[in-house]
Amino acid sequence: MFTPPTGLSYNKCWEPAAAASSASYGAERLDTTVSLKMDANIVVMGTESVGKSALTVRLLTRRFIGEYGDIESIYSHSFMVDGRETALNIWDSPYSEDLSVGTSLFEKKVQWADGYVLVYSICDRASFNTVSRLIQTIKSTKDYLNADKAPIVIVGNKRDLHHRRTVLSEEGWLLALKTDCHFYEVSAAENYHSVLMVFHGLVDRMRDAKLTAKRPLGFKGIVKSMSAVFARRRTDSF
Ligand SMILES: Nc1nc2c(ncn2[C@@H]2O[C@H](COP(=O)(O)OP(=O)(O)OP(=O)(O)O)[C@@H](O)[C@H]2O)c(=O)[nH]1
Repeated sequence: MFTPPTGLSYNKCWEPAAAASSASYGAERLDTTVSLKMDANIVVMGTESVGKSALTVRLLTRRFIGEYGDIESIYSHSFMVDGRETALNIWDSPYSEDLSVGTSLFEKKVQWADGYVLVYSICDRASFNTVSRLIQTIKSTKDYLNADKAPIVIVGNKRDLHHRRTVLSEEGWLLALKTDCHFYEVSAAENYHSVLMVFHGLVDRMRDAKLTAKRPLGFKGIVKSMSAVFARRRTDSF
C-alpha cells in the first residue's frame, strides 16, 4: 500500500470513476486506470508557472486545461511501457526556496522519489537557472542521504512560445550532457505525445537504474572486492 510522506495528504484527484469516464475527454481508458500498485515515485519540480501541472495533467488526461490552481497533489497513474504495466505515483509539487537538507520538504521529496522531472520554461531564464541548481542540490542531497542515484529528466516547456524564447535548445542539451540527465523540449499546450515521451524516457532510465543496482558483481567486480579484502587484511596485520 502506498504511503505518502508525512505532512502531505495523498490526494487522489483522478478518482477511478473519473478515469473510467476518461473516454469522454479523449483519454484512453486503459492508459488512465488509477492503480494502487506502486512501481515508482516521480517528483515534478521547477519554479512557478513553468507548466508542472500542465505536463502532469496532460499525461493523465491527454488534455491541456489552461488553468490549474495551486493544489499540491500526488497522482497515481498506470500505463504500458514496452508491453509492461507501470504504476507511477507522480508528485506535482510547488516550488519552495528552501532546498536545505535536514527537515525540509525538499529533502522528503528527494528521499521519496525514484526519478525527477525538472521543468523550466524556454521563455524564462531564471527558471532554467533554477533547474541547474536543483540538479546539483538533488545530487548532493542523495549523496548526503547515502541513497542510490536516481535518474533526472530536464524538460524545457512552452515550446509553442518559441518567438519569446530566452533559453536556447542547445543550452538545455549542454546542461543535460554536463549533468548526465536526459533532455526534452515540449509544449504541454500543443502536444500529448512529447509529454508521454518524457515520462516513458524516465521510466526506462529508472528501470535501468534498478537493474544496475541489482546486477550481481561481474568477474572484474569480484576481483576488485577480493583485492580490497586482502589489502585490508594486510594493513590490519601490520
Ligand atoms: N503557451 C503555453 N502555456 C503553457 C504551457 N504549459 C503551461 N502553460 C501555461 O502556463 C501557466 C502555468 O502553468 P501551470 O501548469 O499552472 O504551471 P506550474 O509550474 O504548475 O505553476 P505553479 O502551480 O504556480 O507552480 C498556465 O497559464 C498554463 O496555461 C505550454 O506548453 N505553452
